[in-house]
Amino acid sequence: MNSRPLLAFPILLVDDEEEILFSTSLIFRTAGFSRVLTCNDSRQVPEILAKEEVALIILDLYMPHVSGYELLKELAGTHPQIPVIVMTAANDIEMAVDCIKAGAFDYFVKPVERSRLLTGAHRALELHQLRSQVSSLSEHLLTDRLQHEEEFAAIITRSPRMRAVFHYLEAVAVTDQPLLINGETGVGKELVANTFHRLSGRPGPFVAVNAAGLDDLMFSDTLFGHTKGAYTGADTPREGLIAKAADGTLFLDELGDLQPSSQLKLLRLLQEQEYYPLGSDSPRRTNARIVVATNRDLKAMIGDGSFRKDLFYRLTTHQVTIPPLRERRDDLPLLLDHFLDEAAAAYKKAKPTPPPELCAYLASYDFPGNLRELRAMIFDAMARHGKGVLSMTSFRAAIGSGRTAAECEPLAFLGALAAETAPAGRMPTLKEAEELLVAHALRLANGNQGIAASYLGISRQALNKRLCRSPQPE
Ligand SMILES: Nc1ncnc2c1ncn2[C@@H]1O[C@H](COP(=O)(O)OP(=O)(O)OP(=O)(O)O)[C@@H](O)[C@H]1O
Repeated sequence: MNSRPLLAFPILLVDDEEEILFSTSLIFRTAGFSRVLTCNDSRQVPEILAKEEVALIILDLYMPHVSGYELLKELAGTHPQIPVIVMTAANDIEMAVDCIKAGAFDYFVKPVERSRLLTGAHRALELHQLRSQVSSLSEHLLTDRLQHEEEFAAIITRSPRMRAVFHYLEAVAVTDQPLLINGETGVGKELVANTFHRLSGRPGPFVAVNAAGLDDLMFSDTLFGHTKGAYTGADTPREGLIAKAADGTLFLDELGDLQPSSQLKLLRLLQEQEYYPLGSDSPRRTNARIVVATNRDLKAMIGDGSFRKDLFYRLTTHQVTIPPLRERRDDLPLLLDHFLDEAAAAYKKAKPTPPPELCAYLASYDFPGNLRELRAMIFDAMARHGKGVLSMTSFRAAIGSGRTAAECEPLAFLGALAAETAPAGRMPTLKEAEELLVAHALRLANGNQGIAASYLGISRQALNKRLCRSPQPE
């Protein structure tokens, strides 16, 4: 059974005999390769390659006009990245050696056994994928230029860490391997998955499914579909989402919530590209690319036995981690502007000017709900907005209630002062405590006095006077 993924780019069969083209094409199609091109005139090959990005060529040797050997030598110069498998009726060792020297990936004598042909093709395709990744990664490393900058337009960022993620996504998008996207809730995993799908150039759709709360039956039914009468209530047959994602991408969110039995089904799908609709004994094949996402620590889940180790390793060939918003606070001004645009359009209001202290105020907060939380805050503020400058009120209300107990708890930082004063047999003075409270508020506000004043419940001028009066402790 084959455990390797299939490729989105087509295979090209070149042979002057129509019958061979038909039977070879059938072998590939029934093995799940949805895109197989055929050509019975070797002179047309350069034209086909100019129009289509081909992943593999199966080439007959003895053809009229341009022989397979001549074409092979030409391709080694013009398209060195495409592996070529020579398939010929002549069992001629010398010719086989010449072909390999000229750049052929393999040499088969007709008739070729189905499994040998498929194994050879899969090996050649892996080589093609590796070559693409290596050339893509080395270009990225050397230039920092993205080939498809426009595909990333929806992901607003200027973070170097996000930029590194973009480079990686571009480099691995051409392969058929699954992708695992790690990241806290609301960091933009689905947005990244969608971008990745577009980068892959797959002609099929992007189909998203959330695994949270799906028991094994619902998971199988949603993904694999069912036959008529598969269970009580299954009155008509239904296609699963994996069938809808043909030639495209299936995005499975909240992977960490999958039940053990569903994990096993996903593993089989990844290994064999096969699945069984509920109630059916015959397997179906899929060529959908699988992208999964999780906000859970899968390694810890393997440790406590709730996640399969073999599935984890199958999924981690390609993986990225999207950093939380608190680790890329420099993105806040861009995101504020972007979400204000979105909210203004959604509420059909003019885009307001944000108050000058808003960005610094947002930067003082950790955003456990990440970009989704920020977006919701901005939408809420816009819903309440009338005219003029956007009000700080709804941000203060949302962030005030979202701060962690440790941030708000005055005793936590007064502890250090108590440790100094208690051994001396006295309690801290009001002035000492006040100075510490002011310093703590300033730290939380990243030094912004307007924000620190709002934490302390005094005006900016009052805080400023206090700061001018007394030097602040470290
Ligand atoms: N860099 C970004 N630029 C613009 N919008 C973003 C960005 N990242 C996320 N968003 C927006 O934030 C919201 C949350 O993003 P998304 O649903 O992709 O997060 P997620 O990580 O998949 O969340 P969950 O873990 O809950 O599934 C969406 O509205 C998305 O469009």
